[in-house]
Amino acid sequence: MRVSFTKMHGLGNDFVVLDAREASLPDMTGAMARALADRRTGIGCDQVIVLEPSESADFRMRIFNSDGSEVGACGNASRAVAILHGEAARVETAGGAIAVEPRDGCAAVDMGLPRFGWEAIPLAYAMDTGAMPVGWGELENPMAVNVGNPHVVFFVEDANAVDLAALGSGIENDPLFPERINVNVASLAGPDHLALRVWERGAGLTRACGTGACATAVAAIRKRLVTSPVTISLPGGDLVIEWDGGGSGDGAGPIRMTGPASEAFRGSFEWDDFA
Ligand SMILES: N[C@H](CCC[C@H](N)C(=O)O)C(=O)O
Repeated sequence: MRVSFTKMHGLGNDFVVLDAREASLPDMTGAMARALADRRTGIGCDQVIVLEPSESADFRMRIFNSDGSEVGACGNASRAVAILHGEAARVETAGGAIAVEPRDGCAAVDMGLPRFGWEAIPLAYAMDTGAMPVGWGELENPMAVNVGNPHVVFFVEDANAVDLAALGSGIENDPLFPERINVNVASLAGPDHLALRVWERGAGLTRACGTGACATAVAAIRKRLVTSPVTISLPGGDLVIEWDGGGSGDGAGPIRMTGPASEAFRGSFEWDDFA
């Protein structure tokens, strides 16, 4: 079976997008997503995205990391899919419903409400997710936020000085995180402006992480380091995150992310070559 795909990216975080909304496709498996994502023997991407019909929204977006794990949210892909879809839409994801709105060359996404409870992250045991008494090497006392997927956020003096390539996997796979975790390292870059680098669960270091930018902005607002709107500068470029939640309870307001996304090229492959 010959299958078409669209290669897209948001600030260099790249995706292979399969559209199964009109013509159904065989079910995507983790092993197949891993094979498609392989940059040596496959098409190559950080995440494989599958669009499907939905009973509860305009369509459903399934997200597979390059290690094959299926997860609940992907901010950069949400913007890419908004541009591919071409008009505002509500999208069902495993991490909750989101709303996307394309604009010329960029998109705005309502990512829903952040959650802060230790069971919502989830953590393996009770802990104050606002100031976690844990550390890994030079990284310590993080915050944790769930924005449809789980994130831990470390605030440091200089995010670019941290050896995240060496530390990321150990934190991602620590037993404290039963569903693993996305690892964010951020530092102040100016008023209401943070520099951010992300080790992604199931994908490693990426050029950008939309949900990481959301989680980091929310944590920094809670910590009163910045006020909304927050500019997040990732290696691949900038995102603007708005959140008026500020409270101590689960985020009073939805998180709104705005930034670019684009189509790189289109192609096709034989399904059986990767299944
Ligand atoms: N690695 C993430 C999924 C992709 C998130 C990132 N690509 C984004 O733009 O939000 C996870 O396992 O939750």
